[in-house]
Amino acid sequence: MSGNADALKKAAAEAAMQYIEDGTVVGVGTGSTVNFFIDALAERKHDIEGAVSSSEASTERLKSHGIEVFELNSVADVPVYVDGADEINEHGQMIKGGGGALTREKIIAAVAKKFVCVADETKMVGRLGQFPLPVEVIPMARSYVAREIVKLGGDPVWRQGFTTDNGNWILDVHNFDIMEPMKLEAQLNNIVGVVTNGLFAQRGADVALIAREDGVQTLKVSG
Ligand SMILES: O=C(CO)[C@H](O)[C@H](O)COP(=O)(O)O
Repeated sequence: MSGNADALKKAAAEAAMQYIEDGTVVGVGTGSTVNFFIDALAERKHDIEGAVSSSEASTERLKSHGIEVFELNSVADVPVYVDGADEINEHGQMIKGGGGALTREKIIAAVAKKFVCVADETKMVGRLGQFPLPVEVIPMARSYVAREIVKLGGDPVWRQGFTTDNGNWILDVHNFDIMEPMKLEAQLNNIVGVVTNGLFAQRGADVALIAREDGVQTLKVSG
C-alpha cells in the first residue's frame, strides 16, 4: 500500500471523529482504514465510554490504546458505527469482508443507529461486484454452499487457510453481476450453511466519507 493511499485512508478515518459523541459506546469496524480511526479515537478515549469491536484484531488495537471494549450483549445503544468498505456505491450499499470480519461487522451495523463508512476514492464504484464477494460459511457446508452459489451465477473460491473469528470459513465469490444487491444479499443468506455474506445492501452506510486528493467528500445517504 503506497504512502499516498495510506494518507487518504487516514484522512477519511479522522473525518469520522466529528460523528463521535462524548459519553457513548463507539462501534468499531475492521481493516487498515479503521486502524487509523482507532488511533484517532485514542485521543478521545477519556471522553467516550468505550467501544464495541467487530474483530479480535480491532479489539487488540483498541485495548493497546487503553480503550475499554465491551461485549455487544452488555450494550444497549451504539449511536455510531465506523467501518471501511471494499466497494461502496452512491446509495451507501457496500461489499465488505475483505478482512473476513463481515459477520461481526454486520451485527454491529444492525445495532448501530448510524453507519459511517470511511474509504478512499478507489472504493467508490458505479456497480458493486468487481471485488470478490465474501460469504462466511459453516465449514461442513462449504461444498454445498459453493454449488448453490454457482447456480446463482457466481464463481466461489475457498479462502483456504483462513478461519474467521467465529471459527468459520470464507468463500470469495467472483464474477457476480450485482444488478440487485438487496435481492442477492437475501438469496445468499437463504442458503443453508451460510452465516452471512458481505453485501451490505439491506443495511448500508448512512454516511460515506470518501477521501480524495482534494479533500474528504461527505456522501449522505440517510440519517
Ligand atoms: O470489511 C472489511 C473487513 O472485513 C473492511 O472494512 C474492508 O475489507 C476494507 O478494509 P481496508 O480499510 O483495509 O481497505
